[in-house]
Amino acid sequence: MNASFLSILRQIPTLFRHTVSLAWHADPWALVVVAVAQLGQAAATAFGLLATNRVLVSLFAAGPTADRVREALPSLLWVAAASAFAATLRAVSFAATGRLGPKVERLAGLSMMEQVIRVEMEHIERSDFHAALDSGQHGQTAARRLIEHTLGIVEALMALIAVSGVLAVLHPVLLPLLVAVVVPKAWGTVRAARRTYESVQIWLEHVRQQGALRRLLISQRAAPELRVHGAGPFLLDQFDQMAAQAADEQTRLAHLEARTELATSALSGLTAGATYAVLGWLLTHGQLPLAAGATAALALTSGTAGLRRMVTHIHHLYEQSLFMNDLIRAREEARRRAIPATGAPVPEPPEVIAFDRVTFRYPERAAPALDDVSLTIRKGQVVALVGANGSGKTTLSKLLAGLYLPTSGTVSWDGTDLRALRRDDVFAHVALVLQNFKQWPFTARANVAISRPDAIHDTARLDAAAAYADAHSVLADLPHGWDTLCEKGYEGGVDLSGGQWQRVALARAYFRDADILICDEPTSSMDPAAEIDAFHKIRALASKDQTIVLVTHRLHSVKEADVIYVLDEGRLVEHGDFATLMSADGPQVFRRLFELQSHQYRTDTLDGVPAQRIRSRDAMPDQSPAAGTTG
Ligand SMILES: Nc1ncnc2c1ncn2[C@@H]1O[C@H](COP(=O)(O)OP(=O)(O)OP(=O)(O)O)[C@@H](O)[C@H]1O
Repeated sequence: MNASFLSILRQIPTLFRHTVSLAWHADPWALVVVAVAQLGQAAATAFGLLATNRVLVSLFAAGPTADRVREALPSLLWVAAASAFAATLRAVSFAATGRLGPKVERLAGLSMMEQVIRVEMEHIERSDFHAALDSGQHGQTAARRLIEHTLGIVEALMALIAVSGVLAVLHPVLLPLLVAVVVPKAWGTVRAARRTYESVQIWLEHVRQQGALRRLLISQRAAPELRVHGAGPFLLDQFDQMAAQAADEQTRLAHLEARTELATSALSGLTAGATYAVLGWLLTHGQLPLAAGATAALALTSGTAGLRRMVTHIHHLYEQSLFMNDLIRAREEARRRAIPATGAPVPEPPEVIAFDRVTFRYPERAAPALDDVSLTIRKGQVVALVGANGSGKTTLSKLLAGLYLPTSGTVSWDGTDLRALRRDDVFAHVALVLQNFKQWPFTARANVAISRPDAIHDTARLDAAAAYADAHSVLADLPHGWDTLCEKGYEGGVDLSGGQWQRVALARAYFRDADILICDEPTSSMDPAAEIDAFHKIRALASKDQTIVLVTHRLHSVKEADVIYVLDEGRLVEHGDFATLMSADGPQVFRRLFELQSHQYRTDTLDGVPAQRIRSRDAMPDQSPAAGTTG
């Protein structure tokens, strides 16, 4: 943004329009009240000055003092009335502005967040987008301040028009003098505004990092390592260094501001001196009667005060408009990167989902996470995605859910490219249990029902979901059942164990009741009995025509999958059912992984053992007939 004084002046009408339109959307009545109150105040100011002039004319007239005072009394009453009227209107305007400000702030924040929650996953992970969002955050409070300063400018402008009118009537030369007094101040305030904005921009990343450190220092999840590994003092030291750097910057700004303030005050003092010298010259040379001179002096004082107020408001308006501009830019960025709301409807779940030569590359990553992958998933199938860490399983499941679009190739639902489908409809058919699923800092009820918030009060459905995920035992331990807050650090909040959280996540997915269930390592924190039970239940959903996509490292749990896809470094290297992948003349990757895992954990001894018997069998000697072949 061009920050020269002239360019600022040129931008004021646009800023003004923008602000008024924002205020109009937020609360039209409050805006009308403010406008009327300010017009009234201006009229009262002009009227008050003219009445003051009449008081002075009466007082400076010839005749006995008592007569002159009596003569001035009616005008004096008008001065008092005008002043009381202006004060009342000022209070009305203040109250209406106070009502308008928070509404504008809310509207500005909402308009940005509405866009942000629709941004494509790929973009929500980008650093440039986050930088834009962080800049935009200042814009939310800026919106409120813009209103206050715009109204401040209007108020000062009205008062100035009134004063200028009076000065023009008294003597035309007084007008430019009024302006001359304020020019240095205007220059100084604009310089300060520009400096503050530039500083905020340069220090934005610093402030973001400092905020992240602050959150870490008080985070529950970081607390154990902060203490046991002694990371606390280390982070605190980093935090303190950053705080010290920020304080230095504030000091630098304060020094510069003090210097500018001194210079502008000196210049303003000189121009004020010159103004009063001219006024004196006009009086001594008979160009202005004494009463008019006194009124002019009052008008000049009130006018320069008004002008100063106006310049200060312009300074803040300009400063806040720069931040507001950031908010508008962030909102536009979010809109540009949003998931399209258009596309072909998807009323029914797909019979076939097909990946055709799909390659996907994360932004800012050179190697593709998925490389030329082609596969098919049919309705009602149980599909397992397996492979080493980083082989692309999670990425594939996110593409399947429509969260990412391929860099090249296509993902199609019943032959239609995902890009051409209305994505909200695609999402409507999917339930997700991601590896790093969200542990919402809400109640247990909200944690389950968040997958279908409109059914949050359907306790029967919640109970069914809890029963499905075996989360009843979790609920039984909670002090307020469904209404227990699952976040420590808040009143009544509790913490759940990793396995308990996974049951909640499974219940969440069940509660959603979608046609395609994607489970990414859904049982990694569960005990063996719970894990086997959970896998049985997940698989059982397929018999209800749900499509199940299971990402897992527990290879013994994929034996009953209809098809297993094996990924390696982003490439699909093998696929088939368990028997095919394990046959001696079949492919090797899955078989080797399975044998390795069986050997390591002796998982083969668990074959066919009901979940409830696992614990008692754990302690018994291994009598499995399969033990010798793979162990
Ligand atoms: N959000 C992301 N941004 C950038 N790179 C990513 C992102 N998520 C994953 N990757 C990279 O993509 C590749 C595939 O990751 P992905 O999470 O899909 O593998 P995975 O098979 O699910 O691994 P794991 O078994 O460890 O969960 C890895 O190299 C990973 O570092």
